[in-house]
Amino acid sequence: MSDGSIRPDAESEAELAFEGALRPKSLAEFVGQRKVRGQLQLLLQAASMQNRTPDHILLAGPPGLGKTTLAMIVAHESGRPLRMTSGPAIQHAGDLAAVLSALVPGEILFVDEIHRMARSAEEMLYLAMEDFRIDIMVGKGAGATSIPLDLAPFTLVGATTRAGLLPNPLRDRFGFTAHLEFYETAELEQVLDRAAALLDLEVDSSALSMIAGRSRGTPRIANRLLRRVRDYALVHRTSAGLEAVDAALELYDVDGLGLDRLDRAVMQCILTRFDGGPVGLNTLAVSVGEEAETIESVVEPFLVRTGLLTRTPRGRVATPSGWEHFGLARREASVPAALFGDRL
Ligand SMILES: Nc1ncnc2c1ncn2[C@@H]1O[C@H](COP(=O)(O)OP(=O)(O)OP(=O)(O)O)[C@@H](O)[C@H]1O
Ligand SMILES: [Mg+2]
Repeated sequence: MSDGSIRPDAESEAELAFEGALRPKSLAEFVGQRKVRGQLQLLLQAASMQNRTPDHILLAGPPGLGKTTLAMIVAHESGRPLRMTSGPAIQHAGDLAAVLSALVPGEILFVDEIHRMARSAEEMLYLAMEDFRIDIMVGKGAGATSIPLDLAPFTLVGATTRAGLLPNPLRDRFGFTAHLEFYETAELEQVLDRAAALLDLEVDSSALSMIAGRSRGTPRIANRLLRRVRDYALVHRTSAGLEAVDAALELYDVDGLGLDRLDRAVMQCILTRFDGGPVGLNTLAVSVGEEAETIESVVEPFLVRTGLLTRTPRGRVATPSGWEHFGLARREASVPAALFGDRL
């Protein structure tokens, strides 16, 4: 989506360099996610005391909450080399075999978007994770044989925005799954404070809180908004204060709760076209012209956490706060007469 929105997936080189510069390098620098930090710390320390590779780790959660950052921190904190690949790059078992057989002992293998790996590769990964061994198929048909190949012990760190899509046997082979949560405003203030210092930016603290409160609970968005505010202040020769924040957020279509264009499109569709719901995921996706996966893994979690939307077995339903946020009067649920048969 490179539509000029603040949503965190337009990965231009400048954006990547910017993200790289702001990435915390150690668990101590990593803001928030206290529980996950404690869990990782214990896991890494135990492995180091026993001089073995840490258990495999699965990092799950919406985009921009720190999965890649944590994978790098795991490598850094355990003093091990890191090799990075991603699900979409592994389209055949052979692609995975090539990566696995090149690992050096103790290496951390980071597989981003692990839910998008080919099925055949998933099956190879089960054995690799469990026994540090793979079977390589040679030849076809009746003459095909499998040659076992021992691997160097490694730690797999998988990241996914869709933990639910991983097959159970794969999920079960991770020693630990970290579920990353959206950040509290106070935590995002810390993220921004650190980023402003690293970027050598003078931003007053009320402006930082305002950015934090409107960053969709997501550090990547907070950092990105900070940059837009810096641009605004630069171009308009003002200080990076409340006024600059307000103007920059307005320019980039971020509303008072931090909802962006797509969040609002989804809510408005549910409210106005479907009378507040319930509406099914696919219908919703088609109506707003977006992929169901994006709605489910990016938009919905935030709307649910903000209390504007609930998920029911029959579909997505707007909450009273949802109606209120969009300034709409809630209509009485219209019950199809057919449901009541001849009693009506
Ligand atoms: N806990 C944190 N403290 C400070 N900065 C953070 C934290 N989490 C994330 N960030 C910042 O947010 C940016 C995005 O984080 P990261 O790339 O790790 O997200 P991700 O979960 O891997 O997203 P995606 O699913 O899109 O790959 C990083 O550049 C980093 O600077
Ligand atoms: Mg990432």
